Amino acid sequence: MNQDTAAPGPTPASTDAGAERLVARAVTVRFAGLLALDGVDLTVEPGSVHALIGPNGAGKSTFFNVLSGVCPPDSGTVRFGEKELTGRPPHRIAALGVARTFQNIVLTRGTVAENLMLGRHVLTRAGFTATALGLPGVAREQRIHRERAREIADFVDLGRLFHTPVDLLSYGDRKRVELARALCMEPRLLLLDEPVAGMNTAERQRMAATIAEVRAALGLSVLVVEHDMGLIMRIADEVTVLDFGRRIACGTPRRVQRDPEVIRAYLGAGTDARPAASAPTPAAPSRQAESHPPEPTPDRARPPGTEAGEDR
Ligand SMILES: Nc1ncnc2c1ncn2[C@@H]1O[C@H](COP(=O)(O)OP(=O)(O)OP(=O)(O)O)[C@@H](O)[C@H]1O
Repeated sequence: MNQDTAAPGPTPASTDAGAERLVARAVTVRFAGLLALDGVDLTVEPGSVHALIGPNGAGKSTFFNVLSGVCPPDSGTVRFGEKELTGRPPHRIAALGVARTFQNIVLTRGTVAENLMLGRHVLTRAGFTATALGLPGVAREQRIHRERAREIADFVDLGRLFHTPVDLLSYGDRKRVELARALCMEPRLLLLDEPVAGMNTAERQRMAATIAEVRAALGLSVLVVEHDMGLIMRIADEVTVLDFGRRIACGTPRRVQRDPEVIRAYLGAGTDARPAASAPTPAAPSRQAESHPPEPTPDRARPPGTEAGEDR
């Protein structure tokens, strides 16, 4: 779906939406003696969906924390378009057009509308005093933000729940509120940390469709950390694989799925005890990866595309 054929929904926040490339170079993070990220390079092309995968402890969350300003790197650089993100605090990075969702849902009490308005906060011009005094212009600005929040809620199919307290929502809908709140910041790069974790099959499929629609309608770049390889195979243009803090592969989902080093990483160092037949091979790629398998337990014994398990 391109801009012209996009379904009714939020319009891009700026005319250069999608024109910026995220470029991370040689990003290194140490925690005491542990090298959590070891010179990681990653580029997210404008308007693309890029997945970051890897076994437990590979460094995915740490990398997200670097991008969003939660964890400054020990060395390396992160640029978004012309702008240097390295070392900036989270609110500055958000203001530069980078929004993030979290692995565990982080919502405040209150309604969907109230949570989405928090996302608009980064764009609000009226200061604290003007808002507290209800000065002219503040109400108008609030109304515009509220209309936009409503539009975004409709777009991610939360319109009918706009005035519902988030406490009363299903798990899947709360994850969608998180996504909508991030969209309310009018980002040009969206960082999604395990957007379908804990969801059942129907919720996951719905979320996958929403992410695809968001990208198509808004022209956003998306970087997604996710253990659900079915989702990755369906929505990602490119995949970067980390293992023990190092980038071990990068390419199309299909290529990465067949990469011997990726298969080795998921099988673990001591693979002798494990049957190699459980790994996907170039000649016989896993069909499960294409048929949206249940969310796997992310571990080193399960290569991409060989997930098994049950819905929650
Ligand atoms: N604040 C911290 N202090 C010390 N060590 C940390 C800290 N955060 C992460 N680590 C370590 O850094 C390594 C990378 O962790 P990280 O959470 O980034 O991996 P991950 O790929 O996101 O794993 P998972 O898939 O389990 O979420 C791990 O060995 C982890 O224990």
